[in-house]
Amino acid sequence: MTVELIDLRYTWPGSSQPVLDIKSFTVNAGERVLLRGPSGCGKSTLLAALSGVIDVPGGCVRIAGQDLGALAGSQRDAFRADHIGLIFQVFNLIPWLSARDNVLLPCRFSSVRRRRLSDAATTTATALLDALGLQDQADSKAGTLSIGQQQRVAAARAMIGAPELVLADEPTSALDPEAKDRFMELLSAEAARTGASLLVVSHDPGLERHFDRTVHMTDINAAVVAR
Ligand SMILES: Nc1ncnc2c1ncn2[C@@H]1O[C@H](COP(=O)(O)OP(=O)(O)OP(=O)(O)O)[C@@H](O)[C@H]1O
Repeated sequence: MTVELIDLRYTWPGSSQPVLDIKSFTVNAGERVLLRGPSGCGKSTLLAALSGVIDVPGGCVRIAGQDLGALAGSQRDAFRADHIGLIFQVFNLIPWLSARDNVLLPCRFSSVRRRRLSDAATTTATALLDALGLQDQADSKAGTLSIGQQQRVAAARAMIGAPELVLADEPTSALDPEAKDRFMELLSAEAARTGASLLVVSHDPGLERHFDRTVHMTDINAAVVAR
């Protein structure tokens, strides 16, 4: 199992109401799960808990067999770099670096991801960009690419070095309907190739066909119902 969450409770500092109260949530190895729910129901907070960005003393979050609660802050950061690929609504690309150099960044920070490459890192980055339809943009500065192209660079960066889990928060919100479908097809195909589990947050019901399963936050998060 790639994600195993038991009795997760979380309240943002300064808030009187819990935002997450989830008995159990799992994602199997290689599974693609779409996470849906109304604005403010805690989807992004759940991704922050799964990636170890926030500390969740109440409950157990296990990613690829590792209990995140057993790791100190810096160990959690290292674990995230080694085992989790992240794709955000804003892509956090470094605009003055080429698309290829942006894709290579996780390998700079993680020797685990570097070791998992079967080819030279630059060869793998170029192949990932090719697979995502960016064969002509590998040397272009990220800041000069279109939104759709930048989103695909962000996906290649999340996938390089085969992390067990790829988390994406509204990855298609800036794309038009056709580009959305194409992006999800490419992301899905890459996840299948590397064996990554995929957990994607989106408001868009049109994306469901790209996933093995849809989870509605209102079904798993008792904190939403209690509010
Ligand atoms: N950094 C933060 N500090 C304090 N409260 C926060 C923080 N981030 C989110 N919250 C609160 O937690 C609740 C859930 O927010 P979250 O962003 O997880 O919801 P969401 O389902 O992802 O919403 P959306 O679909 O609008 O992005 C909201 O009430 C929000 O105000």
